[in-house]
Amino acid sequence: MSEATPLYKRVLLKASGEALMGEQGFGIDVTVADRIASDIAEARALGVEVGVVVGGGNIFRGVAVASRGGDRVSGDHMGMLGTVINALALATSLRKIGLDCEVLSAISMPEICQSFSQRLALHHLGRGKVVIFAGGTGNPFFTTDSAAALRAAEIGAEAILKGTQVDGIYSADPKKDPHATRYETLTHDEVLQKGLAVMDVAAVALARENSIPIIVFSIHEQGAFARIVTGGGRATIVNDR
Ligand SMILES: Nc1ncnc2c1ncn2[C@@H]1O[C@H](COP(=O)(O)OP(=O)(O)OP(=O)(O)O)[C@@H](O)[C@H]1O
Ligand SMILES: O=c1ccn([C@@H]2O[C@H](COP(=O)(O)O)[C@@H](O)[C@H]2O)c(=O)[nH]1
Repeated sequence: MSEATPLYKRVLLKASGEALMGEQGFGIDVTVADRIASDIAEARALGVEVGVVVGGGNIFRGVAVASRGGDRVSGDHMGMLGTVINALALATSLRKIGLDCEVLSAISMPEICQSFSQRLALHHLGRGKVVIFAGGTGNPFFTTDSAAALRAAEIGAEAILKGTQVDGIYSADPKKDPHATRYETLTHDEVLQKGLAVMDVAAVALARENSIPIIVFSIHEQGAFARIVTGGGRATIVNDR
């Protein structure tokens, strides 16, 4: 575990849903959820307050329905419900290692978890709980990247840490283009102007409007989250300053 001083008091981790499936091809590999939980625990041990948005790519994406002629809105509802499943899995992994956490959902389901409100989120974060934001933004036609930017702005997070399948932002999708080159730093405008599709446009624009840096790193690298909150690690930093 890093002994360094954290750069941030409060951050928003966007955890890849797709990463949660591990080698399985679908669903949740508990060992991956446990590993992400232990990475979050490292950051908490440094005193950093952590909000988390989990994606749903391991379960369902609404565009998959729309691309087969189905109803996009129903598809997006299914996708958002998938993010709730992932949030509950991550909460289970966090509690297993003794971390206090709450799941707050954008879609009310009081028998399962609390409903999101900014006030409740701030209350839990201020008491040292990890807050997992489930259900995306609660609206179709959005993604969990947009939910991450939205919740980051609402909780006053000093940075969005996007833990994804790749170790930064490249000149093109590195999974498709072996010649793609990695950036160390970019501005929000550069990400948008160059059409770098690691995060959707709405999310990057919202982060830009609220002056929130975005740090893209590989969620597969154990301990990377704590390294990044202390200013180290391999990542691309998107910041306008
Ligand atoms: N310019 C780029 N630089 C880096 N990655 C890129 C770029 N363009 C496209 N990508 C792809 O974007 C992916 C991240 O997108 P996305 O947010 O959909 O995935 P995710 O983090 O697995 O999220 P989830 O499963 O939670 O939806 C990367 O894994 C990468 O393959
Ligand atoms: O605000 C939101 C967030 C998500 N969705 C739907 O959920 C899936 C999964 O989210 P990812 O960001 O792709 O991991 C997404 O494809 C949408 O279908 C949503 O509708 N609104």
